[in-house]
Amino acid sequence: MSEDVLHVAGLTRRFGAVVANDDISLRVRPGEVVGLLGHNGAGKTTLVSQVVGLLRPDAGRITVGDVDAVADPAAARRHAALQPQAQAPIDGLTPRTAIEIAGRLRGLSTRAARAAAEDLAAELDIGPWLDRRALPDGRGLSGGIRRLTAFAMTVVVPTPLLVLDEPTNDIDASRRRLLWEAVRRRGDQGCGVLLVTHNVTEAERIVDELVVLDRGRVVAAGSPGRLRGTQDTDLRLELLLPPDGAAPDATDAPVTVHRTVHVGRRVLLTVPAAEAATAVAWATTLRERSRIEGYALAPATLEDAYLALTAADAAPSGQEPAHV
Ligand SMILES: Nc1ncnc2c1ncn2[C@@H]1O[C@H](COP(=O)(O)OP(=O)(O)OP(=O)(O)O)[C@@H](O)[C@H]1O
Repeated sequence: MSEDVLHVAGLTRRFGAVVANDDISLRVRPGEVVGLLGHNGAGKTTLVSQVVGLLRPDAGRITVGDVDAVADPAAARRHAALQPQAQAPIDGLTPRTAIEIAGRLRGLSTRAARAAAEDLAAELDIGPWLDRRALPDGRGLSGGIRRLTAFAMTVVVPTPLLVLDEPTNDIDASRRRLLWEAVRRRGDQGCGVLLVTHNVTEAERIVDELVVLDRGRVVAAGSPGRLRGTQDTDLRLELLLPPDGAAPDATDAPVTVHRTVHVGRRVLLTVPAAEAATAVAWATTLRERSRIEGYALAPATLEDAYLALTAADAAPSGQEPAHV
């Protein structure tokens, strides 16, 4: 009996010359939320499509519970639920009907499906939209409510493995918080969760483990604390360069710089909190000399480490601290 709810080993998938997944290995244990991070095109959806049997690997093994998911994808799917990245096709239905149908298809009685829809609507705060019909062309229900409905349809019956591909897309900040809590709760109830997301900052609070993909390969894996690779007392000094301005040389900085990441016009320096005053004085001088347009000092986050790992094609992401 495997203790993993999902075990992926040496997974490789090509599309012509593109190696979308290159020898990927990862595991998800019961009760664990594993975040899968990576830039656009890193190979995340290719990976989850193979886990749920929508795509066949060129090489490697996928085990869901005790089932060989490559040899028997239908059996593996009975242990797993997937919320795909694409919006669920619910035009013509209300969220209540869509969730109840999903429950009935997964074996719930009419009464149990009805109760589950009510419970999930309360958990995700979508009660006011529960009986509003989704219309074609995105009318009737917003993208966020559609996305939350799709999540509810996915979790309406607990499964050992839950695979969520960008579940927070389109969702406003307050309901996003409810969704993150709902994902964490599924883990705490014993479900193994594989969570694809771009939202490093928010995901950090609820995941147990992270796997970072870059160009099809695993470039880092471990707990958020381990991947952050910094002390809790470290700070991020963010410098905003003028257009076409050159980055100040961090080796000339009067502070200890643990890590430097360039993201567009932003330079992110990880510095010890004990040197905060020196860091601010240096940044103020740089601004007075017009070497930078502004700066911000904030606690170091996982996003800094993530950007460092995937810096070559990094783009600004997450919440931007206010510049002073
Ligand atoms: N059906 C396909 N045919 C050809 N190439 C594909 C196909 N699906 C994916 N790819 C390519 O494989 C690579 C990985 O794509 P994938 O969709 O898995 O990335 P992703 O990390 O999920 O990206 P995103 O965050 O944008 O959803 C990309 O280069 C993509 O263009």
